[in-house]
Amino acid sequence: MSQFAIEARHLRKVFRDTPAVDDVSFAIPKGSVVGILGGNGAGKTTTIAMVMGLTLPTSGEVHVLGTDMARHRHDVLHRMNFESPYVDLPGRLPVRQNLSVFAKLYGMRDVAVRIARLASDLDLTSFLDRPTNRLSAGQKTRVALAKSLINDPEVLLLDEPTASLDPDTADWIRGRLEDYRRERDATILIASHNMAEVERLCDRVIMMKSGRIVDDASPSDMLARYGRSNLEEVFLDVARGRVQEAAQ
Ligand SMILES: Nc1ncnc2c1ncn2[C@@H]1O[C@H](COP(=O)(O)OP(=O)(O)OP(=O)(O)O)[C@@H](O)[C@H]1O
Repeated sequence: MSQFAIEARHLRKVFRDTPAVDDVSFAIPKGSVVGILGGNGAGKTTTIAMVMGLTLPTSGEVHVLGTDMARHRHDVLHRMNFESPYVDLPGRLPVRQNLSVFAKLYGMRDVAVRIARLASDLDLTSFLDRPTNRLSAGQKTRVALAKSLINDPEVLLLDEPTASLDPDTADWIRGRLEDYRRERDATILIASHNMAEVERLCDRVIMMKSGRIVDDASPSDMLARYGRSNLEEVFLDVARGRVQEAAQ
């Protein structure tokens, strides 16, 4: 059995004639937390969508928990989940009902207990019975996170999980993600523009630019190699094409 939770091999996705992801390979060990960084349009969301099986690669393969996502994703989808600000839950349904639909789709038992536990963990209890479209952006983000944890996933894919949260709530959510990782021994892949978030949560950082991986290392190795004190400075080096000089 593979020791890797996620393996991407020579992934490529071309939209019309634009390569959004171009020959991307990585292997993520079980129980680790990995960040994907890159500027707008670097290919982060497309990579995550291919790992989830939502977008089919033009070529290359993704294996999750040893399963080829292009051919057998239904064997493994119940063991994974994702959160993305680009996916809206049906707005007229109350939060509780939305979560209940997903819990049942995943075949969860004790749905009410599961929802109550998540509502308490993610501080949703006061608006569980409100229609989802009457929530603030930050409340919706917390509901989306609850949805992503509804099936207790072994592999969790997060696309900018704290994008619309105030600094205090974002910090608190990062704490919840750390708890989840520890309690579940989960594997988490996070696309983020928040460098402090990535430094805090991730064992490793995959840096993308124009659809390709331009660096792949632990945050501390990256800081040492670029001679920088934080990931934001490393990110700017990469984004502004100072990679070659800085990394030598
Ligand atoms: N459905 C699509 N059809 C056509 N082009 C697309 C589609 N989805 C993404 N792209 C293009 O693919 C490239 C990579 O987009 P992607 O959303 O993966 O980047 P990203 O790194 O997540 O960016 P951001 O930080 O802005 O969210 C971009 O040039 C984008 O315009």
